[in-house]
Amino acid sequence: MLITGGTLVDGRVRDVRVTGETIAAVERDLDPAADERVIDAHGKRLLPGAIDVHVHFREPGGSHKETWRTGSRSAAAGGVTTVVDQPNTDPPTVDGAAFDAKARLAADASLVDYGINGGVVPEWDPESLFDCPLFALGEVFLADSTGEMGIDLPLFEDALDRAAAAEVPVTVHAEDATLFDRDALDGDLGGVGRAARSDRWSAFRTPEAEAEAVRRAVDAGERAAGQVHIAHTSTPEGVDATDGTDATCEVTPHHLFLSTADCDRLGTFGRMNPPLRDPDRRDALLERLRDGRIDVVATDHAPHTVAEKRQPLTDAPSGVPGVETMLPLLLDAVRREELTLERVRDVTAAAPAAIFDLPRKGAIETGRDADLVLVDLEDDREIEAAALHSACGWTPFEGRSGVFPELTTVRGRTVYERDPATGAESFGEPLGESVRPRAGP
Ligand SMILES: NC(=O)N[C@@H](CC(=O)O)C(=O)O
Ligand SMILES: [Zn+2]
Ligand SMILES: [Zn+2]
Repeated sequence: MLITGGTLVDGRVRDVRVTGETIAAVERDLDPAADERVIDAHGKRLLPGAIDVHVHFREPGGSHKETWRTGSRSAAAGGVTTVVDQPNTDPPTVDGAAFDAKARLAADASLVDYGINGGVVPEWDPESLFDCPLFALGEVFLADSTGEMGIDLPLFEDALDRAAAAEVPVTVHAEDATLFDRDALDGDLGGVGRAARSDRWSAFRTPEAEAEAVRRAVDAGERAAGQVHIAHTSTPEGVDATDGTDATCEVTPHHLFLSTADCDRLGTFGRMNPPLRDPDRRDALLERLRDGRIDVVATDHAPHTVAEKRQPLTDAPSGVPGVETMLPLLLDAVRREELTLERVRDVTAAAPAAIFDLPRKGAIETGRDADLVLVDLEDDREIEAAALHSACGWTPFEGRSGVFPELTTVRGRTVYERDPATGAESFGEPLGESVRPRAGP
């Protein structure tokens, strides 16, 4: 395949030749070979595929919410070429047998590259788990979230030591439940679904609970001399607790683009952990994303069905989908001049590849995997759940604008294509067994 005349993130206009799974050349004026498919990318942007290090694709055990097939279609249509699945499935991914079972499901169904994380609970089997090609240990839950996998500090420290010995990074859901404000859930919590008062959830799971847990995780990581990455930091206080340390952190699109100002509209559809924060904290996160204090954007794609969400505030499950709308929302922020395209590339591709040691991914360079996304920055569209591909059927970003891919390739294979004129879409086939974005033991 030859993609001609696309503009790279740094402004260079180049032809990109893909041979097999690999970027074979990035040059001016390459001549098409006789049997080569040529894609005209003039006037469009060619980006490295996004690496989303935090998704919940729900299989095994939750296939009514999402499957590897639907989740990876959603990823491909959103320009995400590698995903990392979290361990709070049913059964949880806490031993070698559960890891292998999930890896088989992914190999059979995923349209995009993937890594699989291992989880930590008192009943885990670290020996068999560390025998598997883990992407990372995590998300390790320092407080309960979906799946009730919250653990105590001694078990966390044991897990950090084992991960450090195995040279596996550890990703952390950092909240301290002892600092939650239980009074916030007393009194009138509104009705079900959109009528629920999810601002009370934000008051319940306090900013201090996050900052304290981040500090604890960073300190424990330093004692263990291990690699710690803080998942879904939702507050500037949480981000700042990683500043000047070896720990890295990620932020989600919902914490960047939504705030407690959206709680009235969203109700339980805006309930997630950690919760939405006030507009000032949201602005402070965007500032930290701009200036480099936040390393990575990852979605925490956590689909639940509309029926599950349509419950009272304390019964509805936590989590929102996001894998398909991350890059479109970030590119729309580029259009609004809130972020630079270079920064978007760095936080979605270059940085996750560097932090999680994926030398074949994260850049458009000769010899790397041909994970490519073609977008027209002039072609922004309204986000509508009906046009998205997750099985959950809704999005907290309904009505926002986004810049969606026209073409997504993973290791040279076209996994998603949309005709910009007609809107007609097509998907590729599952990539199969060989997917292993991080070397195993
Ligand atoms: N973020 C959420 O609110 N929910 C996630 C779990 C998690 O990441 O905490 C889920 O799996 O539903
Ligand atoms: Zn989490
Ligand atoms: Zn998560």
